[in-house]
Amino acid sequence: MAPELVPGVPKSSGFTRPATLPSCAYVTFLAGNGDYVKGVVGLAKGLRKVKTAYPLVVAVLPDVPEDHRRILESQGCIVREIELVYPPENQTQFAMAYYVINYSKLRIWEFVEYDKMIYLDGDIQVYDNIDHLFDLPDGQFYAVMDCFCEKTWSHTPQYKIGYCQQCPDRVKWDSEMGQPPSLYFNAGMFVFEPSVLTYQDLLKTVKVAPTTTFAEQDFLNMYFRDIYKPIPPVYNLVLAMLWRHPENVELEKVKVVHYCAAGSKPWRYTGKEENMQREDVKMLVQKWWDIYNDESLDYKKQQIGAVVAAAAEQAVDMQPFIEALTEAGAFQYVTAPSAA
Ligand SMILES: O=c1ccn([C@@H]2O[C@H](COP(=O)(O)OP(=O)(O)O)[C@@H](O)[C@H]2O)c(=O)[nH]1
Ligand SMILES: OC[C@H]1O[C@H](O[C@@H]2[C@@H](O)[C@H](O)[C@@H](O)[C@H](O)[C@@H]2O)[C@H](O)[C@@H](O)[C@H]1O
Ligand SMILES: [Mn+2]
Repeated sequence: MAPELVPGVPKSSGFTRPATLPSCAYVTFLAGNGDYVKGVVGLAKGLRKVKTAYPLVVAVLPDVPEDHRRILESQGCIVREIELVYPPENQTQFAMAYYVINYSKLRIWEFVEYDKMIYLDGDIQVYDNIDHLFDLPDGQFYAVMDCFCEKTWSHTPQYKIGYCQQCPDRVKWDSEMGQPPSLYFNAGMFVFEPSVLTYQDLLKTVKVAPTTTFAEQDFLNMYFRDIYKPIPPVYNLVLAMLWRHPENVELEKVKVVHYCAAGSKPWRYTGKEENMQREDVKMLVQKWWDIYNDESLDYKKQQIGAVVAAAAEQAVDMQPFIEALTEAGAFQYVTAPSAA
C-alpha cells in the first residue's frame, strides 16, 4: 500500500515521501530572550487556526533561552538553532539598531530538507490559509512590495522627492536622478527555495556587500533582484500602507498582516505612537490578541481533539482513554459524540 502522505513532514522524520511531493514548511526567526517569542507563539496559533498543512520551523539564535524553546515546541514548532551572521564591519546606522541581528535570517537557506519555504517575521500574523503559495513556480523569489513613505526612508532619494513604488504616478521619478529604484520587497515575508549553493553564495556575498539602512532587507533585494516576483499586498500588509496608500488596501481581503509600523507590535502595544489610535490598527491588534489568547488553538488540545475525532470516525471507543486522560488532568474534555 502506498505510504501515507503527510504533507510538509520533513524527509528526515522517518516518513517515506514519494519523490514527487515537495516538502514544504513555514519558517520564522527568533533572537534574544525578550518578548518576540510571543509573536512566534501567536504566529504558530494563527497558522493552526487557518489549518495549514505544513509545520512552522523556528530558526533560533543561541541566545534564545531554553524555556522559550520549550514554549515553542509545546506549540508544535520545530526549533532549529542557527549561528549568528555578522554583517561586515561598517559605520552604517541601521534604521533600527537591532537590525544588525537580522542578517542571521540568511541561515534559513541552509534548511535544504525542505524544497520550498515561506519565511514570516515573528511580528506577522496569518489570517487566511496561504498554503497555495507553495505551488508557485520554482526558480523565483516571491514577496510583497514595500512602501518608501515612512520616516524610516527619509535618508533615500525617493523619499526626498516623494516617490513611492506603491503609486509611481503620484510623484514621477525624475530621470535626471538616474534609473528609478528597482522593485523593492519587504523582507518580512517571502517564498523561497532553500539551497546549499545559494546559502554559501549569500554568506560569501554578504561579507563584501555594502551595509545599508535596512540591513538584510536591502541585501536580499540586491541579491534576488533578477528573480524577484511581486505578489499581491494581501500576502503581507505592511501596516503603514493603511495610512500611506489606503487606495491599495482592501482590508477585508488581507490574508497576512505585518505589524512593522512603530508601536504596532501587538504584544507591546500601548496606542501612544503616531497612527496607533486608528480604528483599523486597534482592530488588527485585537485580532492578533484574540488568537494569542485562544486556548483552543494550543497545540496539545488541538492534537488530542484531532485524535479523538479521527478515532470516533473509525468507531473506536475512546471512552476508557478519555476517562484515564481526564483523571490524569490532561484536559477538560467534552466527550466526543458516541461512535455508535
Ligand atoms: O529582538 C528581536 C528583534 C527581531 N527579531 C526577529 O527579527 C524579525 C525582524 O524584526 P522586526 O519584525 O522587528 O523588524 P520590522 O519588520 O519591524 O522592521 C522579527 O520579526 C523577529 O522574527 C527577534 O526575534 N528578536
Ligand atoms: O532588517 C530590516 C527590516 O526591514 C523590514 O522592516 C522595515 C521596512 O519594511 C521598512 O520599509 C518599513 O518602513 C519599516 O516600518 C519596517 O520596519 C522588514 O519588515 C524586517 O523584517 C527587516 O527585514
Ligand atoms: Mn517585522
